Amino acid sequence: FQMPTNEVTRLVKDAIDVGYRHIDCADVYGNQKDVGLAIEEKIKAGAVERKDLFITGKLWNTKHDPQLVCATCQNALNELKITYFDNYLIHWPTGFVDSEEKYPLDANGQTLFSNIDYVDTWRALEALVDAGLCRSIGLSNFNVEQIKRVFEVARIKPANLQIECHPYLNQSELIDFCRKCNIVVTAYSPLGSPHSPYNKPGTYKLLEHPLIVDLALSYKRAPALILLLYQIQRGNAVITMSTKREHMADNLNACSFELNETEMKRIDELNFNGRYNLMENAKGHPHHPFEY
Ligand SMILES: NC(=O)C1=CN([C@@H]2O[C@H](COP(=O)(O)OP(=O)(O)OC[C@H]3O[C@@H](n4cnc5c(N)ncnc54)[C@H](OP(=O)(O)O)[C@@H]3O)[C@@H](O)[C@H]2O)C=CC1
Ligand SMILES: O=C1CO[C@H](CO)[C@@H](O)[C@@H]1O
Repeated sequence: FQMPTNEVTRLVKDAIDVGYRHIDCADVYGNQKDVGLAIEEKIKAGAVERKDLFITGKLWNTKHDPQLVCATCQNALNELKITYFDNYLIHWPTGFVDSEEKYPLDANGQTLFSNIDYVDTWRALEALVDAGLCRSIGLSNFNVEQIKRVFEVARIKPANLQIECHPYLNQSELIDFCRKCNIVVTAYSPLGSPHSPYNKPGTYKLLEHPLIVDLALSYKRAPALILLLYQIQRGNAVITMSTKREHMADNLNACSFELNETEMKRIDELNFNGRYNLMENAKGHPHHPFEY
């Protein structure tokens, strides 16, 4: 997400070279063909085998119609030059009308919502597992009630929930719920999306918060590593991204030290329900997952 368009292939190759194996993709990022070139090159060069990679894909809001799901997933696989996803998610619970535009609009500039129920979309994802196109399936940006609805109908239970998660939005309740349901949580924007326009003046960027900086100094590590380790010690998978090879390499050192219980608690207490990813284009959608 948000990698400079003409650098995606090089950056994904760098990531594989420095040791990353989970590649988080989505139709809406618009760069799967370039990610696919990197995967193909690295496999051909013998740097990595397909089975060692964990590739996540996400179905975008305009393709929730069960009739469209299989072709959409197959198209993403073709772009990525792979034959299966390790993990495939419904990106948001909010369906839009089918369109080649990511955000189809009416004449007044309002997003055109569809009335497709994500529960029906879920059944189409189950068929992808049956067909061997996905090894596991899951959800992204769903709230507790929405996950419960999926669980009620699911023949194949969601294996994963990908959500925004960092100390300003620690997601404790949602994570506790997922633990009980055996759902692995993946934390996105773990560094607080430092380039997001939602970093408000008057609020510290997470990487610059005095507590995070103090901990970083005391452990002689970069602030980013404190934020990544915070997720790992909570038992979450964590995905970040970088356009800099040195950041990529350094971030992999997040497991080289340990935060104690008091430090974890102090980080947890930074929570104020501070979201960076509001999905404002779906404001007013009956399935919008959160209030703001
Ligand atoms: N399911 C969903 O709806 C969503 C999923 N995601 C996924 O999560 C990923 C990460 O989320 P994102 O919002 O980018 O947020 P992050 O919080 O991971 O922030 C990424 C930014 O952090 C900077 N950074 C990385 N490492 C370091 C470091 N060691 N020191 C200082 N700065 C660093 C990078 O800048 P630099 O290039 O300078 O290193 C980059 O701009 C996305 O790429 C996407 O795959 C994201 C949003 C929504
Ligand atoms: O993953 C994400 C980043 O890109 C999208 C915006 O274009 C977001 O909606 C989404 O949550």
